[in-house]
Amino acid sequence: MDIIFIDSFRVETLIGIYPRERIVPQPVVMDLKIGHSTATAGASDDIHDTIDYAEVVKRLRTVLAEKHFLLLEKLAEFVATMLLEDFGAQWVQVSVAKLGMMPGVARVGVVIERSA
Ligand SMILES: Nc1nc2c(c(=O)[nH]1)N=C([C@H](O)[C@@H](O)CO)CN2
Repeated sequence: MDIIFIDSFRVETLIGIYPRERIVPQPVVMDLKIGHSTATAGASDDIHDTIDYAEVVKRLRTVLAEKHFLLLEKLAEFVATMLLEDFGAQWVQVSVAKLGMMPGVARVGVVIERSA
């Protein structure tokens, strides 16, 4: 399957189970793999024939500025569903990570894969 990817996408959102995390936005880093045939766009050279990764980033920045999820699992599920249902992806892999949450640990997070 062809893949459109967005790596190391850093976005601020309210995420977490602890009281401070419920009121102070924090950065999460996403790696997104979006399964979608690129054959049509590869032939036409037309942005309308593919999933515009700039639109994906723009939408996520806007939507996540207004959301509050408790768990990274729920955030990852939300992003996967958006890519499948709103952007027409066939398959997605969504990785979401928090940075520096614990001493000696660079990142914690989840990776999920979902199909249409
Ligand atoms: N599997 C998960 N474990 C934890 C999560 C999470 O989203 N998924 N979240 C937390 C806290 O919110 C975290 O920010 C503290 O480091 C703890 N465990």
